[in-house]
Amino acid sequence: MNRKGAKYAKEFVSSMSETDHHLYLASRSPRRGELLNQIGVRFAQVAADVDETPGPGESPEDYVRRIAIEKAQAGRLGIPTGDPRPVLAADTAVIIDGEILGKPLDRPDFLLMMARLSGRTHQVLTGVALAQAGEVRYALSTSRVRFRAIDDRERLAYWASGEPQDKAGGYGIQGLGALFVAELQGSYSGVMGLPLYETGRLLHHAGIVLLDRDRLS
Ligand SMILES: Cc1cn([C@H]2C[C@H](O)[C@@H](COP(=O)(O)OP(=O)(O)OP(=O)(O)O)O2)c(=O)[nH]c1=O
Repeated sequence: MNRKGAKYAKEFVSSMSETDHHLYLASRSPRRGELLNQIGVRFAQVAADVDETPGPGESPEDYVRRIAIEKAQAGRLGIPTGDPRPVLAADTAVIIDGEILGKPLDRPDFLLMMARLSGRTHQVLTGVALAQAGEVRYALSTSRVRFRAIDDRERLAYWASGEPQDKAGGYGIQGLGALFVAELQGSYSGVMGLPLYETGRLLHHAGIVLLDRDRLS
């Protein structure tokens, strides 16, 4: 993270009210926050801006691992000194023909992405990292998504909806993009940006209890 990013992260967290949160979420993604809410995790959001350019010859698995860990480590720079709570971060990439598709740069880039995904099966990888006291735990979620054929009019209309712009692969399974998903093998939450099973396991290993037997009567 650059210095501007670190300064932003500090301001971002200090502007939040002091609550009894379990962890820090190093993400600007509203989806990741919604998914954490779903499993009852209390969190404070911190920014984690990292350069998301894939390295030359870097495999998709290595790429999501590296970026998720870099985001978690960058997020640690933004939390109050001495705060022992862990920092969670994730990175999602769509993979087709072994190639990493990030967020579309512009409309032509998006139209090419959709043409590649149309009528075919692609992979969605989401890496999750939890950084705490100099130690980083990591988990990977891999899903396969089969799209039906998508014609030119639909691609243009989908772009105009505003949904694809900030999403890896240019679609959102949780939105209009669901209309394209003929089949999913894997993790719905993983495709959406934060695999909840893997996240729950990481939190469990870090001692964060989400389902407390003593509270059930
Ligand atoms: C494939 C797919 C991706 N996405 C989103 C999840 C991620 O937010 C985004 C992938 O970009 P990421 O770089 O993983 O995340 P981000 O930049 O949005 O957020 P941050 O780094 O601050 O955590 O694409 C969906 O919302 N639905 C989908 O179906």
